[in-house]
Amino acid sequence: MTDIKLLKTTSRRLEILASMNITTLEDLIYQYPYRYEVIEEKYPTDEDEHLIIEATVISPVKIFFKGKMSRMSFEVEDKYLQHFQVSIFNRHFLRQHLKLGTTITIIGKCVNHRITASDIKIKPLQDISGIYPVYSLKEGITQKSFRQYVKKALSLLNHEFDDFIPEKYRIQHHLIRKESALYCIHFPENKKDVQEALKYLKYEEFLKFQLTMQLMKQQRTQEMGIAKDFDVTQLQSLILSLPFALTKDQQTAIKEIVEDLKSPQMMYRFLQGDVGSGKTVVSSVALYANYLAGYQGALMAPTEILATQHYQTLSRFFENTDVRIELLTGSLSLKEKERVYQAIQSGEADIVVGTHALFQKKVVYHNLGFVITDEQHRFGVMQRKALKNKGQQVDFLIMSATPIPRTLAISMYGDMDVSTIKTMPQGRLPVKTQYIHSSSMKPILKHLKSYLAQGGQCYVICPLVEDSENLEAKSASQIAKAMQKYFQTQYNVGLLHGQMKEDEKEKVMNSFLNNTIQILVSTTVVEVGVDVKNANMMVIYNAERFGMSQLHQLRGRIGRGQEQAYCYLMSSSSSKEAIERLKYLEKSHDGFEISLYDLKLRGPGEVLGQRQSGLPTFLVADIMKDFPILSIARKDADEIIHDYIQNHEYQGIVCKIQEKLQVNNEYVD
Ligand SMILES: Nc1ncnc2c1ncn2[C@@H]1O[C@H](COP(=O)(O)OP(=O)(O)OP(=O)(O)O)[C@@H](O)[C@H]1O
Repeated sequence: MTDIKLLKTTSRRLEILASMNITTLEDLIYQYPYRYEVIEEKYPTDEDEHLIIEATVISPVKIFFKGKMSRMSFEVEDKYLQHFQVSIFNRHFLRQHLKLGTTITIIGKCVNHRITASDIKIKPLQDISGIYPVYSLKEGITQKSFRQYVKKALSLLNHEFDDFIPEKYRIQHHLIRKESALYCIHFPENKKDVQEALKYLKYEEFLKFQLTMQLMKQQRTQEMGIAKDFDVTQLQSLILSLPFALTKDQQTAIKEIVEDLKSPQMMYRFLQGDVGSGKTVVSSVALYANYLAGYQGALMAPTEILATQHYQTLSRFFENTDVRIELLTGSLSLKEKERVYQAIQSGEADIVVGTHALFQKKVVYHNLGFVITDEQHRFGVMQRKALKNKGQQVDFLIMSATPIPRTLAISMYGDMDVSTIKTMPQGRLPVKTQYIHSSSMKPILKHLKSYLAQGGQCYVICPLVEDSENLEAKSASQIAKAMQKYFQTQYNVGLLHGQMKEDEKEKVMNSFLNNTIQILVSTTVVEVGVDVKNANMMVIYNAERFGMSQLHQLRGRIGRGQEQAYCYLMSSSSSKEAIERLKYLEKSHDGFEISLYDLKLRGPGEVLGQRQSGLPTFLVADIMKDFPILSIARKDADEIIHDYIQNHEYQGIVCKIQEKLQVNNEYVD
């Protein structure tokens, strides 16, 4: 790493750079432009009013002032002898240069031969045409000075950039050299240069990522776990005692997990399934197998509500067995906590369900053998590791209800094995979903009343807790008040949001569960996991504010039994795209399809919570858009690792990745 002071710029500027996390010359070079401005002749088309043209001034300039504001106007003629009336605001200082006969370049918008210019350059187009990088910068550093810094950094580093990509693959994929790629990304002469640079850099990023994933997987398969020994017939009899038959996908997932538990290698499996597809049942069976083998199991959930619910589900599930279950959450009393810690340490507790509290220092396990985390994207990698490290050679299962296409799953969680539950339990009716253009409950009221009269319960979801002047979104507390006023004593309305204390939340949730509350107005805290079978209606306010996968998760709270469920997506947005998204949910009930649509729209970072999940953030590549490159990089990484093991080739790059892995023990680039 080379000290940025070599740039010889002011300390103020160095401070600004440091606040952008740029402290070395290398950091500077890896700060890529986020877009390019192309200056080349452009005449407006039917679809696009933008224009960049060269023209000659043919009339005197008129200026109008209004306070400090000014508007300048004059006439020009272009090379096709066309005349345009040009207006530009607040550039009166240019007047002296706009003499009759001067050739200028105009950038702006044009309608009916009237141009509103955003910029005027007193130069012929030829002198300024080109492609200019635009960086995301902080105040105090201009685009121009940043470009100069990058240029200086490139020359100070003496253009010594080793190609990470092996020569064989560089040639095979017709890639330029790294040095050229870096130069072209910052100083392209044309669009092709940018394309070539991106092609190199994206492939390089993906190749590093795939090599890391595969080396991690390799390391892991060498790490010996515990081959757990248990009686499968006991497992089967528990499955047979369930009130329903398992779906085919549930059976397959269980089979895969059981094989992992029995194998001497450590399990590192990702179980994904649509909301309500029955993942909890699968995890319960898996926990039972681990128990039968004589080990403790832990199930970690992202919220207390969910942990409590899992605890209740498991308690019912294991009702007729000897399994002893404990719940550990932050809101337990000190005395209770002490008792649970003791039970965990002594081995009295066979299964512990809880939140982050499960991996605090104080919690010492007797013989932890299996860890399951639910809704993996809400836990950071470090948190997962902390829990895993609580035992030796612990098997590890991650469950997620935001399913993603298998190919993408394999590429993103390349170091994990993936089980997928696609089929829904029999007899499930898709939730009847309807988009309603409204900001109030009025159009739904009739249905709501008749539904409540039949004894049903309803969720009302809002994006915010309290009213905010800036946002129009309906707030949960305001709506709860209004609904209680409307229904008077006929029905009880409850309020649930993230800012409430855990015990308050639990109280409200329990009242909803036992039907003391009929209408639960809530923010998205109910998004994951809660299971109230009698609630089969949901109204979502300002639905356009939620992501599609999130809306799908939310409506997954209803229709979990045999009854027909109804979900209303309310929105007063007039955005065409927003309406299209909501209408898509009327048609599609498949979490995989929806997440794919959502991934394409918003990218994996937004949908899956990239930052929290420890998924890699790529500088230039985009997992969705550049998926074909990712697939090729995956295949190449396979080959490289194979040749490394068999023929001791590619030692250089494999060592580089291994070094990084030792430092971070996770993929971080
Ligand atoms: N094979 C099955 N047949 C019928 N009902 C089932 C089956 N498997 C699970 N269920 C029931 O379906 C409901 C949803 O199951 P479960 O809670 O396991 O789903 P999940 O995938 O964990 O859901 P979520 O993603 O919402 O947490 C539960 O009430 C469960 O008892």
